Amino acid sequence: MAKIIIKDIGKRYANGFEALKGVSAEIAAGSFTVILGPSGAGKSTLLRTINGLETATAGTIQIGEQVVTQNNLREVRSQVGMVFQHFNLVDRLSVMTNVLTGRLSHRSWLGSLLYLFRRTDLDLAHDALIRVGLTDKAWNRADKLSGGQQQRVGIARALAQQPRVILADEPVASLDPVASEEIMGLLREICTRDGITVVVNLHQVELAKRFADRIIGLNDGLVVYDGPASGLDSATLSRIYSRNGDQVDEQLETMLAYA
Ligand SMILES: Nc1ncnc2c1ncn2[C@@H]1O[C@H](COP(=O)(O)OP(=O)(O)OP(=O)(O)O)[C@@H](O)[C@H]1O
Repeated sequence: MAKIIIKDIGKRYANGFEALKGVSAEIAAGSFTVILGPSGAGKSTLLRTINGLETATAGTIQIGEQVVTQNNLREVRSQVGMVFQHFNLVDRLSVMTNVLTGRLSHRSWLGSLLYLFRRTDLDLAHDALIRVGLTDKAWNRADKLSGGQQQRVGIARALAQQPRVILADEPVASLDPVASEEIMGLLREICTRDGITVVVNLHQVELAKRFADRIIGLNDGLVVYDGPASGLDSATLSRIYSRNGDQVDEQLETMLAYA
């Protein structure tokens, strides 16, 4: 369990584009936060900055008591599990081996290079597969599983890492509604039961409302809403999803009609 302190984060990419323009938020330890915002708002950039996959050009990130720097990236990443939209599994490897890769950040560089795992790693991977309900698929090739099952493997890999934080970047964007619901439920259960701080980027307002303790709305690299899911009324959604200032596009009109 760890709090995350995001302080005045700015990110300018090498081509000069400013994706984040001073984002601040304190995320409580053990909470479930959803980041909403239109395409290009900076959601992925923010998530990737939290665990140092992107280097912020301004501001600081603190996870637990530790400020993230170039010097402690390996240690930070060992505490932060990542879950991705396209799962990022090694297709030709078994489910179990994919989950075991979650242990690599805890092994020496030589151990990582040779995929040397200890008995405790195998036990943790097995426990993680029990949590996501996939023990019967442990020795199947990862690419033979359905999308929902592959995302469960992604979550098991994050769990095997014994993280204090899980960051999920659009974890249900490639899944059907039923699998999406299951994956969100699983992430929520992990947050509640294990006290792991969970931050999820989403495009589905309905899922955000149902599962999140707190919503951070990003638009054009700035926080435009920070509050409970119950505060997501149509005025707030318009603010989060407005394009070019206050213009609301057709896609948003449709979304608001169903939110
Ligand atoms: N490596 C990069 N170089 C330059 N610009 C980038 C780079 N990565 C992202 N961007 C730009 O930064 C902005 C924010 O991108 P980001 O992926 O964080 O948005 P997002 O809110 O996650 O969008 P989506 O919902 O479509 O995934 C976009 O305009 C994007 O084109």
